[in-house]
Amino acid sequence: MVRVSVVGAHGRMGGNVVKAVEGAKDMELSVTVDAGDGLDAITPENTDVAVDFTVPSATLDNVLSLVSHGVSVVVGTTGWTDDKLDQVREAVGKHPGTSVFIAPNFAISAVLADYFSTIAAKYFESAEVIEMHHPNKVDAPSGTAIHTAKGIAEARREAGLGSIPDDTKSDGGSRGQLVDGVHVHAVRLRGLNAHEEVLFGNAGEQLVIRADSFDRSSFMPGVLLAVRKLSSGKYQGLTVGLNNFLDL
Ligand SMILES: NC(=O)c1ccc[n+]([C@@H]2O[C@H](COP(=O)([O-])OP(=O)(O)OC[C@H]3O[C@@H](n4cnc5c(N)ncnc54)[C@H](O)[C@@H]3O)[C@@H](O)[C@H]2O)c1
Ligand SMILES: O=C(O)C1=N[C@H](C(=O)O)CCC1
Repeated sequence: MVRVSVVGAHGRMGGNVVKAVEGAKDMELSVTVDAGDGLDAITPENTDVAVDFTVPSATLDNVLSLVSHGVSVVVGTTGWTDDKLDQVREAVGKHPGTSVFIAPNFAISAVLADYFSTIAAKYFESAEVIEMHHPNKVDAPSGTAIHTAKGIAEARREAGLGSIPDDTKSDGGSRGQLVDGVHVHAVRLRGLNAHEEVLFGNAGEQLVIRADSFDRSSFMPGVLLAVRKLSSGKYQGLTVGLNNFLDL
């Protein structure tokens, strides 16, 4: 049995992870913590893998603390920058046997949309990302949209494409956030859960790649897959993105 502890267990995602782990035949729920509890109760003696779904401002410290105590971590919380990822790489390097997996999105539809976008990117002159989420989300743009935009930008660079055409001279903020040269727009709307549209354009044509997570159950198979992969001990160090565990 894989022993799993959950950090952020009272949250929307953490609560779903608790239920998913309880429902998995090969896993048992060990420790659950939320804000104010501290992480001391989670140890290598009771936990094979901890799962963190907290807030962007807390997740780095959580991961560094768990790794320093010898606990491997699956992370779904957003807010990761290159600098923060480097800090995690350094920490796991100092604690052999620990591993960390971070994914901006665990839903297969979103992972495939992200992947297909990197394939489409080099064929189009224009690309923009629109993410749409529930209004309780604390960060914008979404971690997924940032990842998608960066993937598009990298594919464009590799293909030798220049910057995306845009003659806008003044926008008052309406053109969204530029992520690596790609405009990203964030919508917050009651009734939505997690949705992303990637728009690609050429003269006279458009391709739209869209992923919809209507319910948080969509993330659970990916979370359990990541827990199983890390508990196998085959993935040392830091791995970013569920695409690494899929045959893409
Ligand atoms: N990777 C994915 O597939 C995916 C899917 C959905 C949400 N998310 C991300 O997961 C994160 C959580 O989303 P949510 O909707 O569950 O948020 P939420 O606000 O419902 O839950 C966050 C929980 O973390 C707790 N928390 C805050 N600080 C903590 C700390 N230091 N230690 C322990 N617990 C702490 C809060 O009390 C709360 O219960 C966000 O960053 C969100 O963007 C990722
Ligand atoms: O509901 C959220 O919050 C989500 N956050 C992730 C992100 O920011 O990309 C994944 C989708 C849901």
